[in-house]
Amino acid sequence: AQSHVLWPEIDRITAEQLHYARQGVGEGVWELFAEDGEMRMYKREEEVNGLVVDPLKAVHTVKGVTGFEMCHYFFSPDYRLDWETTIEQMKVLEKVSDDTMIFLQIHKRVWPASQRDALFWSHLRQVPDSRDPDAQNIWIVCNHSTEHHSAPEKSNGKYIREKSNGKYIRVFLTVALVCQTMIEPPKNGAQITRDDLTCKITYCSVVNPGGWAPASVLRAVYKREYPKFLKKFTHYVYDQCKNKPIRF
Ligand SMILES: O=S(=O)(CCO)c1ccc(-c2ccc(C3CCCC3)c([C@H]3C[C@H]3c3ccccn3)c2)cc1
Repeated sequence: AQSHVLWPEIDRITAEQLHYARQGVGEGVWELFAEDGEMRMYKREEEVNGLVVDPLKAVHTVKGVTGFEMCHYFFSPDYRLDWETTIEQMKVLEKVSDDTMIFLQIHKRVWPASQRDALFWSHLRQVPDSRDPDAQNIWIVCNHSTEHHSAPEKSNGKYIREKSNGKYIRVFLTVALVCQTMIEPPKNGAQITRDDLTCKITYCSVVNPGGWAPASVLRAVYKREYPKFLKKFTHYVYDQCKNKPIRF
């Protein structure tokens, strides 16, 4: 992917998102708005030009899977429709490399707002941990809005296009899923099993709705959809992996 025109941006945004994901939620600005078992979901209330763009940060711990497995199922287009319940259609516009793709997703309509689509590059990468050089166990998937010749977003200078070629307001998003594998080595030197694995997840998301939608509606949708999404996704990955050999 190093040769692709997007590579400098992919490299920069992915590094920025890794740093951002690692910042704690301790500092007072984050508001805890959902808890479910090990999952803690935080948000900040922010508006850009009157549009709700509340940044979200979720932390979660899932036993029995590796960080690679969690990121693999999040990145791969083959499984997305199994766990993403808010999209109607998904298309890979370009396969930049084995670890980088460009997606176009049409999201289900959130009444009374107009229907949205999302066009973004998605990049999967293993991250050497600067603090712990032999921790080869951190993986990240970063999704960030981009343009693409095959899905122009503009016509008459606005973000609205005619229904014929998909009249959707285009959201602008930056998302990062950072997963670290923790291994509790078995006492008796036995082989590692899934019972010895824990995956520590940080999920960060900023979605700009791209066009007006009532703040109260968006905040209610985010409050409902994000916990549901992360719970469904992590359970899906556990179920997909539980009877398969471990992939680090
Ligand atoms: O993590 S990902 O990269 C996974 C790949 O799909 C991701 C997650 C979320 C979105 C997204 C896009 C649009 C909306 C809204 C904005 C106005 C109307 C639709 C929302 C709001 C609805 C909330 C939501 C939260 C979580 C999951 C889905 N829906 C979320 C896009 C990508």
